[in-house]
Amino acid sequence: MHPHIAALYNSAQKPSRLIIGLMSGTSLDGLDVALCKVTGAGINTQIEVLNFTTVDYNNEYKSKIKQVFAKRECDLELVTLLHPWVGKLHGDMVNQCLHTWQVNPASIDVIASHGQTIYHCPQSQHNHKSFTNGTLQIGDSDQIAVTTGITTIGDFRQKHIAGGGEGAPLAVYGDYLFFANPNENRILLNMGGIANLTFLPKSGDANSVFSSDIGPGNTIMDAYVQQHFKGMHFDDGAKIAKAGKVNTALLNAMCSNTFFELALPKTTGPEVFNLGYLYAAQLQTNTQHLSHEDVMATLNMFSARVIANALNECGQSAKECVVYASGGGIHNSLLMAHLNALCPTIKAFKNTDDLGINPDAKEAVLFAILANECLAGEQQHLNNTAQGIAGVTMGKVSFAD
Ligand SMILES: Nc1ncnc2c1ncn2[C@@H]1O[C@H](COP(=O)(O)OP(=O)(O)OP(=O)(O)O)[C@@H](O)[C@H]1O
Ligand SMILES: CC(=O)N[C@H]1[C@@H]2OC[C@@H](O2)[C@@H](O)[C@@H]1O[C@H](C)C(=O)O
Repeated sequence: MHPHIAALYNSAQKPSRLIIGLMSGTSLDGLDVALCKVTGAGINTQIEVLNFTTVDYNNEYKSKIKQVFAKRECDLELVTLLHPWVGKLHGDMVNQCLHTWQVNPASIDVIASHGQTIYHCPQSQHNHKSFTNGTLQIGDSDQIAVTTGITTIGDFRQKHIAGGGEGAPLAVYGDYLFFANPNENRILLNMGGIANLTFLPKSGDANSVFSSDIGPGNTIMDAYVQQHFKGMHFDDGAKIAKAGKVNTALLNAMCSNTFFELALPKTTGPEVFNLGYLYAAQLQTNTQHLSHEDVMATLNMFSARVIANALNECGQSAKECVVYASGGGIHNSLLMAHLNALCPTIKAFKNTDDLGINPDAKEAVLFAILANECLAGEQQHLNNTAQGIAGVTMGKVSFAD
């Protein structure tokens, strides 16, 4: 037997494993690195986040990725070069974290790497009859494995597509195993660049669980700030939006898009929700001359309204839902205040902190759970392709040499 296979076999049989979850999201702010002690598998999974950090990306990373990110046309040579370059960078970042945390790389069972999404393209978004769903993440796991010396499981989304899904949201698999509770109807809400939710009924009925992207979280707000406020990446504490006034005509124009008419579940990305989306709505409503503050106030309310609509849809179909929020959007106090005001059907808003998981680490932890299932999961717990949830084992294995 190859020693790498023997080591994996050994990891899979251990009562608990050390897994590093890596997530690089649509906001391009940094690489989330979560060192997790994962005990058990399936519905008996227990997680302890031993260390977590976000390693900020420098301007070189952001500008290189932005040249290809969510672009229908770009330099294919650059995409080809970025794939190993991002993988090597992520590997270096893991090494740096392990050094800072004084953790021996040999003690880590596997790294679970999401990579960097550069294009997401569900069938509902493209017009090619002969193609189904597609999504592309770069940051080659072979580079991470060779750079760190640690076996790396990556490229999780392709199997979901092969199994009939849209490649997202994958959060549902971890949410169901870790957050479902027989005493409470729960909605796990993540507000990163894009917002998504998982509905977990207290009945525990796997066929009633569903997950969907909702629309923009922070992505258009971030893009607007980056365009008009030099050196700023996002509207910290919603200071800009709080100084402006919502423009109702612009808000209504942004809310009328075919994406919002599609039934849940569905997926999307910055390919749809970008500055072009805002500018088209401004042109349509003759609001091109609004102040930056008014535009930001309107964008903030736009995200709140689309998220609230989806939450209320769940809240109407199940009694007394409690929302557990995560992702950078929880730090946007105006967005959170809007959500509280717009969601009469929701019993309470909490953060995943209340369930023992740092809300900023939640997505990185998710990939650690998926890698744990790939290694030690004994059966599929969810299989409902009609609800976009493919019953598949996700992840590809890369060895260190
Ligand atoms: N203090 C803050 N005030 C306002 N917004 C904030 C604050 N901190 C973070 N954010 C928002 O959160 C974003 C980052 O969120 P997060 O890291 O969850 O996104 P992501 O994982 O990259 O996206 P996705 O989940 O869509 O892939 C920032 O770009 C910013 O818009
Ligand atoms: C293609 C892609 O990278 N999608 C991300 C993105 O960021 C949020 C939302 O859009 C979600 O669908 C997904 O990530 C999370 C981790 C998921 O799959 O659950």
